[in-house]
Amino acid sequence: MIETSGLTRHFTVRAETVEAVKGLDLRVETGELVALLGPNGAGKSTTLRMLTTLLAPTSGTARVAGFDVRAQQREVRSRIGYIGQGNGAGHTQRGRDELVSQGRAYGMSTSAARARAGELVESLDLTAVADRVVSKLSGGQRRRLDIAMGLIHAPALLFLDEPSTGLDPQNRANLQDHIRRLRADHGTTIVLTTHYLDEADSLAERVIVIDHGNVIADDTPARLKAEHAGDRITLTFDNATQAERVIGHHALGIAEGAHVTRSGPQVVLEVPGGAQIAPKLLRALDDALIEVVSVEVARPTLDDVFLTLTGRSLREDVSLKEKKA
Ligand SMILES: Nc1ncnc2c1ncn2[C@@H]1O[C@H](COP(=O)(O)OP(=O)(O)OP(=O)(O)O)[C@@H](O)[C@H]1O
Repeated sequence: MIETSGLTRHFTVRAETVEAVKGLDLRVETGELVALLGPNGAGKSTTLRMLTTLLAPTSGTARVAGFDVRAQQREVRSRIGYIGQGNGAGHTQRGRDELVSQGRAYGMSTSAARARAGELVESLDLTAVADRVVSKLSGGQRRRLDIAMGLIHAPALLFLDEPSTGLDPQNRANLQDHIRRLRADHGTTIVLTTHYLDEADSLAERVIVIDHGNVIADDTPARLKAEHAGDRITLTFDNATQAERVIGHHALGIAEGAHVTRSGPQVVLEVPGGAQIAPKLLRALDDALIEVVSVEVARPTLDDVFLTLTGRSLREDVSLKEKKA
């Protein structure tokens, strides 16, 4: 459905070159639900804008739905839906009329556009609000209307740029359900960008991690976590001296191959199979008469994966962005 080779986009800002996307080689198969995950400025939107023909690549090639994004823009556009970061829907028309106008813009007859709008209004839970003026809709309703606009011509491939940014948790969960259903009911191929780690984890079956314009990992969330981040066992002791003593103790040998660090009175072991190792570890420490105040086992998150790969936390980058916004 998507195939890129060496896809690259530079921008020139005050005589300086910004390499927004650097030589992207990507394949997305029909029916996949893929998330592009990365911090602010990683190149996610630029990638989407090239794949949707809104921005010309500086070099490299991309074929989308079988057509070249540079030479066959019209063919690509008629086969895809794109929902950008801004609000696509206008403000003065009623939601249903917006949908019909959009369908007409894609060359549909008025009756076909009306029928399709009716289906989408129902499947995206907009029945109660479709006849209100768009400017009166809530953020979540408007986002769902945006999605309906992107789907009016029944595209086989849908691009969503940060679909849930700015929504409250309940609306976000609701939207995610709609996205899942789209895939399940219509087999729509979906490519979305997000900087919400939990969203990428729970929604996408494949996560492509992008940083500084490069793909740094590409796999299922489960495999990314298994490969790049272990479980984390945090042992808390009475004081830092005690914790320091434990670091060199042979009792930790139970957690073979663990990456061990200390922070104050805590010792953190990063190791696969943490839930199974933790009870054995506690027994070994008990046998050595070392008292543990508390223990916690945490499964890795995609943030741990990002941290392992880049040395930075995606969460920090995102909270910075949210603070600025
Ligand atoms: N029109 C433009 N002119 C100049 N620089 C740009 C332009 N668009 C994007 N960039 C730069 O390209 C880089 C990648 O930006 P892009 O918007 O693709 O990142 P992103 O991963 O989508 O980030 P965000 O999560 O903030 O949307 C950034 O350094 C950005 O400043």
